[in-house]
Parts: sequence; C-alpha cells; structure tokens
Amino acid sequence: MIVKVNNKEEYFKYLNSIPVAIVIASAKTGLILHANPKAEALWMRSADDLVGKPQTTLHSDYWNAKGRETFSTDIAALESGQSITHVKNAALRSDGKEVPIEITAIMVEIDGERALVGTFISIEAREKAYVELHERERELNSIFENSQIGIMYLKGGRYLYKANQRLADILGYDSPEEMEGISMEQLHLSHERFVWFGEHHYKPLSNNESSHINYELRKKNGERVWISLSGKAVDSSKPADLDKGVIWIIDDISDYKALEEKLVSQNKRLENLLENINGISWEFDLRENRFVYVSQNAKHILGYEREEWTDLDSWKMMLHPEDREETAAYCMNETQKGKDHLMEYRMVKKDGSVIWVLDIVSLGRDKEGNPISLFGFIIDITQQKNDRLKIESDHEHLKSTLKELEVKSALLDFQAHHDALTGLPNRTLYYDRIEQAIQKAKRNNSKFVLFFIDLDHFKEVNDSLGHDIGDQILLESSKRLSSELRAEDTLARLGGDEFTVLLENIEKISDATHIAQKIIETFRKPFIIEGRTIYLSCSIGISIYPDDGTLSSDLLKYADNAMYKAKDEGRDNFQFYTKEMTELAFERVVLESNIRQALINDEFTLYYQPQFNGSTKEIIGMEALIRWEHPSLGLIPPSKFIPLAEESSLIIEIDNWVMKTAMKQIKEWYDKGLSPGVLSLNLAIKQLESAVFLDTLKKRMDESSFLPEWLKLEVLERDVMRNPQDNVEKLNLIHKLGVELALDDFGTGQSSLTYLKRFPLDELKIDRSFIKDINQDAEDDAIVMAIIALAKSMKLNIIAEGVETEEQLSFLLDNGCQNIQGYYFSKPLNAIAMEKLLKE
Ligand SMILES: Nc1nc2c(ncn2[C@@H]2O[C@H](COP(=O)(O)O[C@H]3[C@@H](O)[C@H](n4cnc5c(=O)[nH]c(N)nc54)O[C@@H]3COP(=O)(O)O)[C@@H](O)[C@H]2O)c(=O)[nH]1
Repeated sequence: MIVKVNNKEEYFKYLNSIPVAIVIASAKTGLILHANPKAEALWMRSADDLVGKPQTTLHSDYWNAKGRETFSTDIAALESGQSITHVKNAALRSDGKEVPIEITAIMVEIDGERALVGTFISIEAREKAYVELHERERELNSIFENSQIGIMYLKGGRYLYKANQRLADILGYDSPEEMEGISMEQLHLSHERFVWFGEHHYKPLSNNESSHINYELRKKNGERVWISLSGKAVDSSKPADLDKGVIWIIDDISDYKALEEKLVSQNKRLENLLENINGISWEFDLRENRFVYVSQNAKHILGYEREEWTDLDSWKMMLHPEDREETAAYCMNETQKGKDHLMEYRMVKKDGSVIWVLDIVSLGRDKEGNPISLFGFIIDITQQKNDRLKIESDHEHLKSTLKELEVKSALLDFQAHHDALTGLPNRTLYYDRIEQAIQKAKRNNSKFVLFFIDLDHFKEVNDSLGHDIGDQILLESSKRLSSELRAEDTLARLGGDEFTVLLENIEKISDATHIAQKIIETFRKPFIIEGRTIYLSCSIGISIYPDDGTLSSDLLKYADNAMYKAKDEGRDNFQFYTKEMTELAFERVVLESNIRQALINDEFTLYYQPQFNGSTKEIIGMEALIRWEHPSLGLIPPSKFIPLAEESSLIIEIDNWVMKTAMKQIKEWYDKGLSPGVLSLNLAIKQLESAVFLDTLKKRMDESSFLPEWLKLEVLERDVMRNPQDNVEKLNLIHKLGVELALDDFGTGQSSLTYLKRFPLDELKIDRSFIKDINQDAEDDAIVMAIIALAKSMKLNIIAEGVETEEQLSFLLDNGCQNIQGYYFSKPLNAIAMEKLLKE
C-alpha cells in the first residue's frame, strides 16, 4: 500500500527533523523535490542546490548505470507499495568523493503526486571496518601459513584441527592438510607419554596459563624430533573450555639439543681434563668476590683444601709475601682494563715451601662486555723458572764476557792497527788508508802526497841517552808532527824513528812543500827531555800519487828513497822522489844481497896494514882490513860496503869472518916463527852490543889457539860514546880476557872525559883527519899534541893513523907518538905480501 501525504510542507518539515538523510524525488520526472539537512550534509550540497535537479545527480555514472539494471523491477515493487531495502550504492559528494551508502526507498503520494522517498545511510565506517577485518584475517592467515614456527590448533579434544606448513615440515608431513584430524597420540613416542603429557601439560591449560616444554615427538616417518612446545587455551575464561581449542607453538630444537648434548659431553671431558691435568683451574666471581670453582688437584699441588679458596684475600694469603700486593694489584688492574693476562708469582704451599707458578687468567663477561668473572689456570713452573733464572744469569755472564771480549777485541784491533808508543796508526793501518786514498783519488781524478819522515841521528841519541829518553823524543815528535797537520791527514809511525804522512785533498804540490817545510822547522826547535836539551832534525822524502806511482807499496818505497836522498843531501831537508832515487835504492838492495852472496862465495879477503914503531921502524902489529874481490867489479874497498853492512846484521857476520880469518893467519905466522905483533881488529858497535860476542870471541881464540895478548880490538870513539854506561861493562869483560882495547878515530867522537877515564882502554888512535894537515893547520897540530898529552896523562898508548909523510912522522915522533900506521911505512898488504914483509 502506498502512503498518502496531504500536507507537503508539514511532511517535509517533519522529514527535516529525522536524523537520517532523506531525499524525495518525483516518480514522474525523477527531479528532486526535497532534501533534508542530513542529506545536505551527506552530499555536502544545500537543499536549494539539489531541489529541481534529477536524482541521478546524487550518484556517479557507475552507480546510475547499476541502478538502471534493476530499475524496472524496483519501480514495479515500489508501485505495488513494497519498499526496497539495503540497496548498496554510493553518494557522489560535491567534492567528487563517493561515500558508500545503503538505500531504503518507498513510494508515497504527496498531494496526489507520486514520489520516491529515499533514506540514505552512510555505511562508510562499516565498510572500512569490514575491509580492515578482512585484511587482518588475510594477514593472520598469511602469518599462520608462512610462520617459521610450527603452529597447531587442537579442537574438540586432542585432535589436530588446523596446522601450518612449518609444523608439517617439522613433523615430516607432506602438507598441513595431511595432518588435519589426526589424534595427538599419533605424535607421541608412546601411549604412556601421551597420557603423561595430557596430565602434565594439556589439562593444566584450562587454568588459562601457558605451558612450555622441550619435548620429543615422533615424526611421520617414525624418527624422533626434539621440539619446544608452548601451549595456550583459545577460550579465555577460567576454567577454559579446552574443547574450544588449544594453540600449540612448536619449534624444532634438534640442532640446539644436539649442540647441548655436545656441550654437555665437552663439559664433562673438560671437567675431567681440568681435574686430571697437572695444574689448578679456578673460576672467580667478581661480583660476589668468591671462588666458584677450584679443581681438586689444588690440594695435591698446594696442599690447600678446596674450601680454603674463598675470596680474593684467601688467594692473596697463599702468595709469597713479597709478591702478594704487587700481583693482586696487577691482576685487578688488568681486569679493570678488560684484559686477559698472565702472571708469574710465588705461592707458599701449605707445608711452607715456596713454588713459582704461572697463572693464565682470562675474563668472563656479561652481555655488555663487562668482566664478571675470572677463569684461571695455575701451573707449577718452579723448575722452568729456576732453569730460566740460571739461563738469565748465564746469559748475563755471557753478555759481560762478550762485552769484555768486544772491548778486548776492540783493543786488540786498535793495537793491531796502532803504534803502542804513540798511539798513531801503524804500518797496516797506514797502508789501508793509502789504499782508500787511491780509490778516492781514482774516483775524483785527484792527487795525494806521501811523506816518509826519518829523525836524523835518532839512533845516536837513543843509544847514548837511553831508550826512555828516546821514547819521549818519539812521543814529542809525534805531537809536533800532528800539530803541523790537518785533521784529515794521516800521520803514522812505521817503527823506530820512521814516521809517515798521508796528505789528501792537496790542491797544489807547493802545499806539500809548505807542510814539509813546517815539519822541518818544528824539528829544529830543541827537545827538552828530563832537563836535557836535545837538538834533532828530520829528513823527509815525498812521493805523489799518481805522478810517481799508483801502488801503495811503490808510493811508500819511493818516499823512502826520497828520504834517503834527503839524508845524503846532509839531512834536515826534504826531497821529492825522482826516478834516479829508485835506481840508487835498487843499487843498495842489490849490494846488500851481493854481500850475503859474497860471504857464501868466499869473495872477501883480508889485507893487513902494518903498524910500526916510528923510531925503531919495527913492526909492532897490524890492522886487518877487509876487501871484496868481486868476480866482475874487481877489488871493492870497505868504504863501499861496510856502512851498508853496519845498517844491518851483516856486519856481525862479516866481522866474525874477519876475526876467524885474521886469527888463523896471525897464528900461522907466529907458528912460522914470524913476529906479526898485535892484531888490530875493527869492532863494529853492533858486534859489541851483541849478547853472544864475548862467547864468540873466546870461541874464535880457542879455535885457533890465539893468545889474548896477540889481539887488540879497535872501537870507534863515536860508537862507544853513544851508550857509554853499557859499553863500559862490556869492554871491561873483554879486557879481562887479556885483550887490548883501542879507541879508533879518536878526536872525532866527542868523548866524555869521565867515561874515557872509566873505559878499560890501552890505546888511543889519532884520527887520520888530524894527521892529514899536520904542519899545515895549527889547530890540527894542537889537537894532535893535546891527544898525545891526554893519552900520556891517562897512561894510554898512542898511535897515529894515516901517516903519509916524513913531516907528519917527525911531528909525531917529536911530540911523543911512537906508534905509526900509514902509507908512509906501508899500505894495507895482502897476506902473501905481508908475510914477505915480516920475513924481511
Ligand atoms: N868493521 C870493520 N871495519 C873495517 C874493516 N876493514 C876496514 N874497515 C873500516 O873501513 C874503513 C875504510 O877502511 P880502508 O879502506 O881499509 O882504509 C883503512 C886504511 O887503508 C886507511 N889508511 C891507513 N893508512 C892510510 C894513509 O896513510 N892514508 C890514507 N888515505 N888511508 C890510510 O885507513 C883505514 C883504516 O882506518 P881505521 O880502521 O880507522 O884505522 C875504515 O874505517 C876501517 O876501519 C873490517 O874488517 N871490519
């Protein structure tokens, strides 16, 4: 039945008070006749705006098209007085947004005209809630399906109502669906366990509490699987109706269980190990300040019961008092720094004995990394410690020995390369420096200069004033030389009075000349040693690299040759090396080797110069004088080779030969009944200084049965006066044999009258140089007369040598010198000539 409304205004007014959106449209035209305030709000349009507009303006084209699909049926129903309810549609608002609505419509007749009265209820919130609900359900399903935790939903007792994929995987089923409907008993290992589980874990869920258990279930294939189970009743009332459902959350903990078992067995093994190995393992809880574990062998190793390990102090009391505070402080300090650490300290055992231990400490930490406990392992290292202490002490000893050796070796090295007296580089080091200088000069294409310096007459000074003074002169010499040289120059002492200098970085040769000159000058200053004033000079030979040579040995040899040249030139000067010097030096070397050869080849012969009584003209003796009958050079006089022989020990060999030969000859002449008189032999100073000379002399005399009174030894005045103290003693020993002694070349050697008096002399031999100018040089005349007077006053015989003229003879005889040697009477004769003379 269609409702009829007679008062349109009243009706519209009434509709305006209804709190639901109502729109009235003409059934005939479809134009809107009225819209109440709720309709205005729904469409966000004023009633004025809506009225007169077609009702299709209320919806979008989509919904109008949808409406048209059911239009004829809907209209027919409405025409027949039925209502249309719960029709879903959407209100198209003025802002273009569509709001879901539910429409209820009836047909009314207003003032005779039929109209459709539509009630519009917004279902936006409901729709939204529905969508959200649907979405949540979908999400839950997705979580359920995809969860990595197995979920089982039991319902209607202990039957599986729903399961997820993960559960099927854990229990070995193909799909969750395969599990649906199975009894839980099927999953338990046995019926008994199923019952037990029901009692202890299923039924208690009715208290509405959760249940958690790690439990073993059986898989579909019969294998066992460890799972963790958490259950909760679905019904939240108390007691809960379990038939409504129970949810079990299940996780596969097989791996964890396997690990747990492994850990348990490992722990067991570790515990066994800790208890059985030879050390004490311990654990200390830092928060509670107490030992929570100490292995049993603490008792065996230290004697303390497990119970005695209580807090930190209990441990400290077990430490040696000297180590106690320091060790504990170190341990705490390292712990605070969060560092594992090692400690070595001494522990006092229960029986009072002390052992050294190594304590290996590591830190246990909480989740934040803060140290909460200490784990330690104490090992007895007494033996090792003692061994180490011994090794350390041995090592220290070794180190000091090595140090000593190093010092000694450095000292030896220094000694090997330096001269002991002056501390200057020696020959070895000097050669080394020259080699370096050569390399440098080669690289830089530069020159350097060598000096060979020899002190003039040093030997005489050394012999006469003694070695101590000689040493001081050498020291002073090295100082003077150093002061004239630059720091980069090398001054060396090769031995004796020989010094060498290496001058590098010489810009011009005149610089070397300048330095040589300065050295010469510095030596001219007197040496004041022990209150004595000694005058010396030096001779310098100079060679230049590479002008004179490129080998160190050559350069030194050439400087040496040049030094000889400086000596030959009167000493106290310097000479640069020239090639000719090498030739001279070569000659000297050749001569020396030839002398040796001559001794072997018996090339020497003796001449005898007779000595006469100038008044009676009788032979009173003869001087043996050596000659060298060189196979190719003929007769060589002694002046050519004796000085060289005197520089070496060759003179001893020569004079021994002379002594032997002359004694044999004189003895032969005596044996022949001839009167050769006294044999004069020249005694070289080297011979006199020789320790074996006295024995050699006696031996020679014994060999040839030569009587001491037949022999006179001539020593040079200048030689004996160099070291008179020593020589006095030696001459005394010779004299005691009954051998006469003559002072040769007297007048030239600056004799000290004191020593002259002390020497056991028999004769003075006036030097030929004074005889030569007798009657021509008044001074010489005076000297000769003074010598004769001196000899007489000292009750010594006197003999003059080099007497060549009648005048010289007369002068000597007139002045009391009877004994004469000289060409006036006879030149030196060979043995045959002498024998002939003796026979005459
Ligand atoms: N250690 C040794 N020295 C020796 C030996 N033989 C000789 N000499 C020493 O050699 C120097 C030179 O000797 P020599 O050439 O034999 O000359 C001697 C005489 O020949 C020479 N003499 C003698 N009388 C005269 C003379 O009237 N005029 C003159 N011009 N010369 C003369 O004097 C030399 C002897 O001198 P001296 O020995 O000082 O008496 C010489 O120093 C020898 O000593 C030897 O075997 N061993």
